[in-house]
Amino acid sequence: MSATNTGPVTVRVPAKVNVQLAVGGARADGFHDLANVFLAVSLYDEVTVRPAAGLTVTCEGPDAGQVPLDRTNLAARAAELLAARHGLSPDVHIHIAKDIPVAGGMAGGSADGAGALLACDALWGLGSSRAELLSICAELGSDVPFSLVGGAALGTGRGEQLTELTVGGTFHWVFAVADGGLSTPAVYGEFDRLHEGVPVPAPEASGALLEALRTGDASALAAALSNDLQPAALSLRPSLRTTLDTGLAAGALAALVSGSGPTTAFLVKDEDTAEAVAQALRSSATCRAARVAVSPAGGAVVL
Ligand SMILES: C[C@@](CO)(OP(=O)(O)O)[C@H](O)COP(=O)(O)OP(=O)(O)OC[C@H]1O[C@@H](n2ccc(N)nc2=O)[C@H](O)[C@@H]1O
Ligand SMILES: Nc1ncnc2c1ncn2[C@@H]1O[C@H](COP(=O)(O)OP(=O)(O)O)[C@@H](O)[C@H]1O
Repeated sequence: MSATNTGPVTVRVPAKVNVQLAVGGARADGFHDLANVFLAVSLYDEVTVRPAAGLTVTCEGPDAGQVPLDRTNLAARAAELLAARHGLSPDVHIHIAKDIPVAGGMAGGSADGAGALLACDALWGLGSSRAELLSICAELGSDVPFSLVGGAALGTGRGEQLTELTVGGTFHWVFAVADGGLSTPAVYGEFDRLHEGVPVPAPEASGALLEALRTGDASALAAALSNDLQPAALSLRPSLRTTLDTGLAAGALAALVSGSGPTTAFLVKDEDTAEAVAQALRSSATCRAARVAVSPAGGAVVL
């Protein structure tokens, strides 16, 4: 173990989009088995930790008002879990510079959990192995392991068991940020309601999608994108259909809801088209903001 750092330590962590989200039936534990193909995108939160007299959290950014600053914040929970595993007291101040939309289906909370974990590990000089960090991530939430790893990965189980994937090129995206969030459990609940009495097949990754990622072929990826939670998100937020149609009409190759939504994701062929689609979305008044990003982005990293 190396010596405790006097800090501050800052970690940058990416958002994600799910290029395939295949959802199985509800399990006895309330979760759903998934074939969840994650792609990290270049929208980032930065998590800074420094020694303090207790555990406190602050947050800055356009959505900061929607972020809990108590022990329910995933960054605070990460610090507590790591400290508990090492018999330490989580005496740390955590500051989140938030650029990832909140409750938007882009795993912003998961990003902060993974970021705080890596930052506290460095601050406290613990030198945890990747496997130890990933096991704490899985305890924090189904999406948290991917926030640590970044790049592209297939998540099975409830999404926490990762197999890293190769990506052969850069993909260009536009993200339309909706007004207000959608609750992830509510969207899974709506999925269950929509599938009542219907057999749900076991989720499987699409070979065509994995091949499109491997070759970096945006048109092939556009044809293979899928999200089984999209009908549920649209059922809870019907106005998202207009946002999807607006981006498609402006030249996107494909459009889908990002994870549980309500952020919508538009795959475009290049940077210029990304700017044009973002501009069309902004002037359409069908979303609160439109952000341009590329993938794959790297995972959590100490700056
Ligand atoms: C839908 C996805 C797609 O990547 O993310 P978002 O789009 O919300 O970011 C994930 O499955 C969300 O992962 P995450 O937000 O980490 O969920 P967790 O904290 O583990 O679980 C929150 C709740 O979501 C539901 N849940 C989550 C994962 C899963 N495989 N099955 C589920 O049914 C359960 O109701 C659970 O109580
Ligand atoms: N650090 C955090 N940043 C954002 N939200 C958080 C955080 N910690 C806990 N939350 C809670 O998690 C909920 C889901 O937020 P988020 O992870 O941004 O969305 P999603 O699960 O749709 O990707 C928020 O509504 C908030 O109550």
